[in-house]
Amino acid sequence: MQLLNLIGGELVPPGAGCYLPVIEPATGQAFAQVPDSDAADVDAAVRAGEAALPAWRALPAEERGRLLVRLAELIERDLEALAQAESQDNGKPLRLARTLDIPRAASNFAFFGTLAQHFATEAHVQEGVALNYTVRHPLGVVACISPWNLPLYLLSWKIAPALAAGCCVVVKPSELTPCTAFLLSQLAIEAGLPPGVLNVVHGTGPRAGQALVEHPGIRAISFTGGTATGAHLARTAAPLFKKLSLELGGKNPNLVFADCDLTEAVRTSVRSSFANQGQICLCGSRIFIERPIYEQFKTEFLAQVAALRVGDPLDAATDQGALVSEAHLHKVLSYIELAYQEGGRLLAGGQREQLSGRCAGGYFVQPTVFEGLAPGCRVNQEEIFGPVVTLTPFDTEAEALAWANGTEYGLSATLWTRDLARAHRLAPQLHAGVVWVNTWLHRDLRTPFGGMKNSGVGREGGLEALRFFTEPQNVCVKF
Ligand SMILES: NC(=O)C1=CN([C@@H]2O[C@H](COP(=O)(O)OP(=O)(O)OC[C@H]3O[C@@H](n4cnc5c(N)ncnc54)[C@H](O)[C@@H]3O)[C@@H](O)[C@H]2O)C=CC1
Ligand SMILES: O=C(O)/C=C/C=C(\O)C(=O)O
Repeated sequence: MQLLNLIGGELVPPGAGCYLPVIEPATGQAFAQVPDSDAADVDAAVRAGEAALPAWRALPAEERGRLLVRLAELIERDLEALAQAESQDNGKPLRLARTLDIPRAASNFAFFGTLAQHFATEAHVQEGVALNYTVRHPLGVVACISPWNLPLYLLSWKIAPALAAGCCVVVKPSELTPCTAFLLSQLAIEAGLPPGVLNVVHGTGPRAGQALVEHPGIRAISFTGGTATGAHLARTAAPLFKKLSLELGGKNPNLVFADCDLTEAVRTSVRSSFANQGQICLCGSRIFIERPIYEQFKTEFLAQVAALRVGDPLDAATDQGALVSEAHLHKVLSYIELAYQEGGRLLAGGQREQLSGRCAGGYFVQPTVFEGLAPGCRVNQEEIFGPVVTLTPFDTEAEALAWANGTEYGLSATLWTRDLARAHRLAPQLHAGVVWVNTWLHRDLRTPFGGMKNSGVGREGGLEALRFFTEPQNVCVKF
């Protein structure tokens, strides 16, 4: 299968005719080819966006919204094909793609398709003197750059608000997981999106991505990915005065107090540790447990981890599929090695999982749990982005808080306690853009989403996203 770019409403090959192999992580085998687009392809996409912009931004929000809702309906119609493509591309369990990734992609379009109609502007009255009112103009042609862990989920999380706000988009999906973006390109044509409103340019970060960020026609960049890449984009975009939204890495703490509902805390902590093979920026990779329940939590947690089935993503019984790439597999294995060197005691997993048959060459790692690691060690400080978590007992609230906050990241945190006064006391003290109390990955698309410190800049979600993709202009009328 040879994928194509979407430029100006047409599915087109890359101008220079170069392609990269797409590898199925569960097998290690190439199954498709993705365009290795270059600056000329990017330029064509930006120009198509510029040509489409005047009509698109002039369209009433209700009509733009109707097209986005139509796209959501087509995603729901094609849920099975999209889920299969996502699973094959990424290595995630097909069950997860069916129940999380693709439904959320549909929700993203439906949500922003309707939200744009409720996007109001502000007025400031200076009594007897003047009326100021704010107009929010779409920024223009914007770039969305998305990662491989939740490919269509995060790509749609960016392009839906951009389109709803009246911007035209050039999106560069991850070169590791391009298939659902290609299927979405076909659906965008079928939905009747005007040519050039949404453009999809496939390729690598250093080639297509860098050209997109540097392109003078791009007014804003919305990026999700690694912190190092985010820092590089910021260095590139700052002197070009481009607006930037960065959703980056995390090293999220999970604070389990002795008064919690232990059954629920254990069940959800297993999910927050290993969902999507630990490849969600919100995964709770550091679990701090109040000492009186440490042994009980550990026993119940390890029993549930032992029951997780690592296997073929297509198998309905599989809980954990393959990591996204061979390079990522080796990164994760290197952190397991480091955990031993830093004095960690292995409690579960710790090895590459060797499957047989179709998946003999796949990139599988066992769900892995360590204890005995210092909060300041590298394994507890650096983003592993894989199925590796640490357990650490704590004695006081202050100690737990200091450890939770003691990394360069600040994306999310989870508190497990029945004491709501404690939860309200701790939540504002946590350096995390998202705090969950007695739950995890509970999402309301209206809420601000993003990280503090090195986890990002700006917020996605709800009205925050519409504000990002628009430029406020104040008009002052003297009475
Ligand atoms: N916050 C998150 O959700 C994610 C975090 N990560 C973290 O980042 C680490 C590295 O993973 P990578 O695959 O290398 O992620 P990455 O951050 O390099 O890739 C994300 C996207 O950025 C693009 N990109 C890369 N370099 C670029 C450039 N110079 N200009 C424009 N676009 C560029 C990529 O092609 C991809 O579409 C992972 O091990 C993980 O720790 C990775 C993916 C998602
Ligand atoms: O639910 C969301 O909006 C986002 C979830 C996860 C990420 O952003 C990520 O893993 O990068």
